[in-house]
Amino acid sequence: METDLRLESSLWVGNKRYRAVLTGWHFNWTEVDKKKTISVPVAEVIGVEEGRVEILPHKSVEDKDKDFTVFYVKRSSNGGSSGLVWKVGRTQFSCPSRVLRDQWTKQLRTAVKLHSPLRPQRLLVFINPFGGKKKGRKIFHSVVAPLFELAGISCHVIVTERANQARDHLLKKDLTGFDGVVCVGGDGMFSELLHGLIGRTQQEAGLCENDPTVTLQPCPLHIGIIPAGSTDCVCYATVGVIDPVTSALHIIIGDSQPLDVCSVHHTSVLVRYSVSLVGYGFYGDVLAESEKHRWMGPLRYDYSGAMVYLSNRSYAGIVQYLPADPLLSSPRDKTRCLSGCSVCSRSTERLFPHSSDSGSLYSANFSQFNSDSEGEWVRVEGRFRCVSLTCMSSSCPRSPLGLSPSAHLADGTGDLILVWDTHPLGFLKFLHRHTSTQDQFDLPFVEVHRVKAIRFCLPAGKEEDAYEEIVEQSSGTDEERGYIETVSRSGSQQRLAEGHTGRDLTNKQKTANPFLCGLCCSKSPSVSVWNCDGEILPFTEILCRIHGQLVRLYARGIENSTAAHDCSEEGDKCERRCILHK
Ligand SMILES: CCCCCCCCCCCCC/C=C/[C@@H](O)[C@H](COP(=O)(O)O)NC(=O)CCCCC
Ligand SMILES: Nc1ncnc2c1ncn2[C@@H]1O[C@H](COP(=O)(O)OP(=O)(O)O)[C@@H](O)[C@H]1O
Ligand SMILES: [Ca+2]
Repeated sequence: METDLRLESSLWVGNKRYRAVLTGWHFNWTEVDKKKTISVPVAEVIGVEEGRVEILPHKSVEDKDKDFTVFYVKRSSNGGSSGLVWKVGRTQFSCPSRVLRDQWTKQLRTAVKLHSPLRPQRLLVFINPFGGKKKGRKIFHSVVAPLFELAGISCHVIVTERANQARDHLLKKDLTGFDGVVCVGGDGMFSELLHGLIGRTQQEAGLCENDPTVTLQPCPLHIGIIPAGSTDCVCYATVGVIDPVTSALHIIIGDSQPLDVCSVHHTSVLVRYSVSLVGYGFYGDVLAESEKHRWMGPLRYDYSGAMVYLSNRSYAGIVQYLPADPLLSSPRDKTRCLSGCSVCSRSTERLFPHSSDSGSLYSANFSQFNSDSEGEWVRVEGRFRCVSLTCMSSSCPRSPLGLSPSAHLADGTGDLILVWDTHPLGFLKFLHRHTSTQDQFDLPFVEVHRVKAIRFCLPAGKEEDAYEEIVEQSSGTDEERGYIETVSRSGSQQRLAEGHTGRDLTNKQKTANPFLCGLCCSKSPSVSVWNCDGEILPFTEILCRIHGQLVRLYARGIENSTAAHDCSEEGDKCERRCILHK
């Protein structure tokens, strides 16, 4: 197969003659009499077009019948982010004859198909026009759509008109013919796609999402994220940069990154899924406070972070956790989950032992949460500044190494971070370390555990306090108080079965609820709220379970400058063993 695709000839680029070689895996061209070779992995070719083609500022084709243009991924400096920015490289070649030109374009296109089988042809795209700085529509139409067109990808685009429209569409509408789903927005939009796709997949498989012991079916459609939100944590932690072009190129070439997902349950009913943060205390309070300042855009989190820090709160709670196998990895082993991560690769074999390749992952059915083999739960009780669970590092521009720098994207575990009550300066030190490379776990009041599941509940007596706080301090209408009463006392299961989760609370209801009202209460509240990937949960007592590699993104993990570099100049002689030459 490799030899079938081989093609070698002289080609001209401008007025210079090159020796061009297609080996199947790589397309190289070397200036004759010079050693300078440019080498592009075929899997990173974006498109091959007849003629002399430009795409910026608009697509234009000068149809010289002996010419062709190759567009490919070009890495550039990362501007301070943890990953590499991808740009579009373009080279226009001239052939001695039209026959040779047609041979080159045909062979290159065949090689591309063969070496990147997951490239999408048809995508369903949801744009949140109100996410982040409200630039989603512009980003998609001016930056992403021209690249998709170049790559021959057709899109059905839906600009959302309400929250949860994308989720509902994925749950109910016909998805035949789509290879993947893309969101243009932030973590909240990603979360809609996550819920829609996971829910749809389980419905079709006849599985009950409410049961935390059930092994859920991995989703067959890939998710792409074009970052246009406030935190953009899922994009940052899986790509390493917040850059719409980089993300669009990962989608185009059909990259595939599995991702762990945490299911959050209350009284045996599924409340939500999370990938980045299930956080009680500080992060819950910041979110509740930030809801009142949405008009500030992404800055609302910085403002609210400062306000909540100044309010100096801690909360009583009981945390139970199910430790993961300490022999596999540790949250303090100082490693980072990068593109091609060996811990995640080994986890694929462990999580899906019957699949010989990733193509058959989806037929695997393996229980990681079996009561006989789950191990011993550990219980701790006390006052916490925050309790956080994350399935991945949760790095983001605010915190370039993230909540848990050594967490893995796809190892089937999450990291539980317990920050015990401490003096304000100690907690500030902890928070500040998130913004640098200093170890935030190397503090006497911080613990981190790699886990498969956790439970959280309030100490005896506190549940009643919480309920009293809701009813007494609510400034909402009778109807809103009724809602809170129903959810807090006994109606949770029924409410959830009807599809009511935290997301369905209006802002008015959130502010009416002192659980959620952040700083507006005269008395410091004795309970906080859970922040679940940017959504407030209407329950305090929860059980979380990590589902290994439940979804796949169009991404490949973080390529950092030491693991990968743009070595197109160095051909196969790269001594740094970068990802291009593995
Ligand atoms: C006072 C200095 C504080 C510095 C602390 C920095 C720590 C930052 C860690 C951020 C972890 C982010 C985890 C991701 C959460 C998102 O899902 C969620 C929703 O995002 P979006 O949909 O884009 O609005 N974002 C947050 O909950 C923001 C947390 C910010 C906390 C300061
Ligand atoms: N058209 C819309 N109107 C109002 N809310 C929307 C709309 N589309 C999506 N949403 C909701 O907006 C929330 C925030 O969106 P997101 O794209 O994550 O932006 P940000 O990162 O700024 O929070 C999401 O939870 C999503 O459900
Ligand atoms: Ca993980």
